[in-house]
Amino acid sequence: MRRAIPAPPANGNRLNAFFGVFRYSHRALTLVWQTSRSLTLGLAACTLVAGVLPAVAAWIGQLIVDAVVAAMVDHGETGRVDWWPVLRYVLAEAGVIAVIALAQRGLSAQQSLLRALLGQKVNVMILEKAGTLTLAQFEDSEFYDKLTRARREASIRPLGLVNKTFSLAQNAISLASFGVLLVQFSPWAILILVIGALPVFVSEAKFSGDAFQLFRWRSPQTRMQMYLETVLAREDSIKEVKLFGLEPLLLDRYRRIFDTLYGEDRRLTLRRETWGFLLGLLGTLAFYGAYAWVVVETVTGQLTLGEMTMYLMVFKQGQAALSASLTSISGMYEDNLYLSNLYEYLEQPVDAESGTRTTGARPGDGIRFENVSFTYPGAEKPALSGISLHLRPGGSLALVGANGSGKTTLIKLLTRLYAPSEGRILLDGSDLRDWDIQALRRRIGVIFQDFVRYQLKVGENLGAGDVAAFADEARWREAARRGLADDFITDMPGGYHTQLGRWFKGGQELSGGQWQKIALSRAYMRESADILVLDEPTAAMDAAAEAAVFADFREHSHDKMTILISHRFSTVRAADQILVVDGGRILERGDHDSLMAADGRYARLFRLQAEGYR
Ligand SMILES: Nc1ncnc2c1ncn2[C@@H]1O[C@H](COP(=O)(O)OP(=O)(O)OP(=O)(O)O)[C@@H](O)[C@H]1O
Repeated sequence: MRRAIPAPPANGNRLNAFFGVFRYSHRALTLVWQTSRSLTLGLAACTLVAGVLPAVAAWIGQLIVDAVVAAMVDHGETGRVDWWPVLRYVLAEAGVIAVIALAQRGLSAQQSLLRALLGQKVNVMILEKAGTLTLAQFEDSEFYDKLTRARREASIRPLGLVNKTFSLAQNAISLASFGVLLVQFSPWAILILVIGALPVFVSEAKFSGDAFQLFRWRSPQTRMQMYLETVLAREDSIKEVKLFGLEPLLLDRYRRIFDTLYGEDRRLTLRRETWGFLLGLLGTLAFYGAYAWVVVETVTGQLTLGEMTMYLMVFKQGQAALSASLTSISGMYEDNLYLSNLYEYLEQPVDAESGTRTTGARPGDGIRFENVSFTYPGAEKPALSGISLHLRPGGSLALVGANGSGKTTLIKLLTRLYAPSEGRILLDGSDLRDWDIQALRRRIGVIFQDFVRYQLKVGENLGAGDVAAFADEARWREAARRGLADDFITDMPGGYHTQLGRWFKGGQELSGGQWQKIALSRAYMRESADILVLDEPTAAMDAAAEAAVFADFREHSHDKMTILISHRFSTVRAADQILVVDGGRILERGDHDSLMAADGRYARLFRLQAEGYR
């Protein structure tokens, strides 16, 4: 789909907008400085040397030609040649050129080292920021676009910006030193060169802005491309893609997105290069105008041959330096636009997430939901409405209800992945908002339906449940025994050190039920937790394993609060409190016996399942 590029801001605003984007330059420089002071200083030194020496070389060039002419005249008159006055200049120029080469090598070596360091630093900044964001932010597609853009481009842009700043400085130094030489010829010559180069610069800046706009709009399409790449080339989706024969369809969609993007790129590139060529001709014209002028002055005897050589070299190099400076500036403009995106992402406000409480106002009160409602960002209907409940230490709560009735959402609110839209949730008498988020999460052990299958060692998959014991083998074994994972883990070739998943060499894949046992064991790792939440913990397990899991669960959870979500009524019936959730509201509540006696939805569903097993 083709979108028009919006009109640039009107007149004065356009200039402001242009210079406004340079506001990130100093931040990029600070970033580079913080990354490595010695490399930044080294870059600056080499830049200075590489900037000044070309003018020195041009000046020596003049001395050589004039010395040669003088020596020729001398030779004609006396028949003798004194070599040293000529050759010393040749020697000096060779020396200067060698130093320029050294400075340029130094520049490129230091740039490549800085690129590596800076790329790492910016990526870490992006990932660290990701750690402070809320789940709601990740689910917001606009925000996700920002993250994608930041990750794709921004890690190379800060160095690009700094390199261009240094190259600009280098060229500016060269230009200033050429200027010193040129001004003796005529200040007008400088003006002619500058005016010749300006149009190219303006057009470059305009097209850089357009390119950035394109890049920004494309984020959703680029994201879809990345997603399709993942679906088409990852082991966890390829099975289904193959069986349903989805490859041609998805690949075709992938191609079509590329074609649209390519069409836009092509148009922009063609316009950019055509204008660049036409306006560049002006610069060439200016150069040859100045060239002719110098030639005329030399023929009429105003300039020596040496001076002519020098001025021509200065014109040529000056023009190259000028157009390189202008390219740097428009490149800097482009890098700044990209960096603005990085900083937009890094400065994304983080919810004042954490309170400070590490204990509640009424220890031992347990969990209370007081008239809690919640609507997902951007959703029209609330996922939960008017939920009130109380769960004391040692108590067990089960949630039952149809798909999409809001059970998992309730857990997300309890674990503070989201905050209620209305009402409040209390733990030990204090609002969850007032709790220190780490202290709160230490108290909760949870497995979600869509738990993560880490492509790490088996043991680490368990250790993930308690970072303090991430590598504690004794604790792994204990948790695995409770989660019924110990048997199959010890049978694996590397035991607890076996690599899981297929991403890495020698990785073992597990069955659905085995993975679920790993996830359950992971929840058991969290020894400090007194709130245990299991969302469909045994859906993939065989009947014997399920029975064993719940026997253990009941035995170990006397002093804990447990919340269980299950569609299997046989596992739910033992809970002290059962909530039947329907459309985000509590439809029925009570223990198994009272709900059966009430003969409502629960009783009906229970009988339905019992019949199914008969
Ligand atoms: N991240 C989300 N953003 C927007 N809406 C969501 C999100 N997650 C869930 N929902 C919606 O909220 C409602 C409740 O979903 P929830 O996951 O809590 O249901 P559930 O009772 O756990 O269902 P299931 O038994 O299928 O696991 C559903 O209508 C769902 O579409």
